[in-house]
Amino acid sequence: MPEPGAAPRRSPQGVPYSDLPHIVNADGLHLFCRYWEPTGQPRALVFIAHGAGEHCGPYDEMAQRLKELSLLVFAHDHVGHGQSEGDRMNIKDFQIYIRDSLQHIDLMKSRHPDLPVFIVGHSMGGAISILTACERPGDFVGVVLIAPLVQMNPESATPFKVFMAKLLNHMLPSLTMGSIESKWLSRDKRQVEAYDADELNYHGGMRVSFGMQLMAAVERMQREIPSISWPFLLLHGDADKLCDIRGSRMMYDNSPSTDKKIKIYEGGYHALHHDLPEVAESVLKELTTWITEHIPAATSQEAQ
Ligand SMILES: O=C(c1ccc2nc(C3CCCCC3)oc2c1)N1CC(N2CCN(c3ncccn3)CC2)C1
Repeated sequence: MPEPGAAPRRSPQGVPYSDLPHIVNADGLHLFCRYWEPTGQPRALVFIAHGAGEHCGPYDEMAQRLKELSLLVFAHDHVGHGQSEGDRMNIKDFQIYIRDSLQHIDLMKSRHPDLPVFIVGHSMGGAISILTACERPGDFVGVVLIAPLVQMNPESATPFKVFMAKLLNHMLPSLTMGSIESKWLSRDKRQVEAYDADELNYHGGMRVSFGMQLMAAVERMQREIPSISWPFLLLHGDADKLCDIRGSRMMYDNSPSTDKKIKIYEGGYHALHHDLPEVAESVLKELTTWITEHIPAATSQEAQ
């Protein structure tokens, strides 16, 4: 409870957290939450992990589609993103994203102890999803990954550039690296304009220290992939200029999971779920169908 007479904690946009759905993470930071609750008995829980520089608001259409299938969807803005507290798009340890995700997932599981749990993640949110599922391999009935950050693009992250990034991280960790132009992230101009106009997105350059955390997460995933046995669906565009599709192919080829699917979108850019309308619709159909097919039969009978 806040100290008597203390000023209310407010979001970066100045809204008191007492007026916003939120959780307080282990470091005492307030994380803005969104919930999409079906009218009847939910059949499953779905946690959505957004990517770097964005927030969970743009996943509303996806969440609505899942809610219409009687799934209870929930998400939060990661530390330093959107309406949550924390230094903008910066983190001292990537594990914080995973710890906070598990905190929110555990909270929702405590409220719905009999429901199966899925995770959906995009880009860095895909890396969060993978490492969260690796920490609790028996807890999730499925993981959906949309253009996940799994490995660095060898053309852009050359050994020399990685060496320089590690050197700079010791000397000038707050130095910003170049950021990719949003027009290369989606072929739909309206989506790009909405992304650029969204003031809850972070539009600054990526700090070297943050890039190092992403690289550390990539290295951790390389070690984890040979032990991944949980079910997953991979969706990736082969024209992705940010998160190389070779990472998804490598995960698909090298994980021992016996229930895995990869769908490649020819010409698809990074933000597949915000790409051309026919691609975005296909992504929504693919993931809603895959999730529905992976809900254990016993649960759906309970819901009847
Ligand atoms: O999670 C990410 C993201 C951002 C920048 C990244 N840089 C790397 C490299 C850096 C060097 C080391 C290796 C990793 O990985 C990144 C991931 N993103 C990009 C965000 N998406 C959100 C949705 N987007 C969107 N939405 C609508 C219209 C246009 N774009 C595209 C950008 C999420």
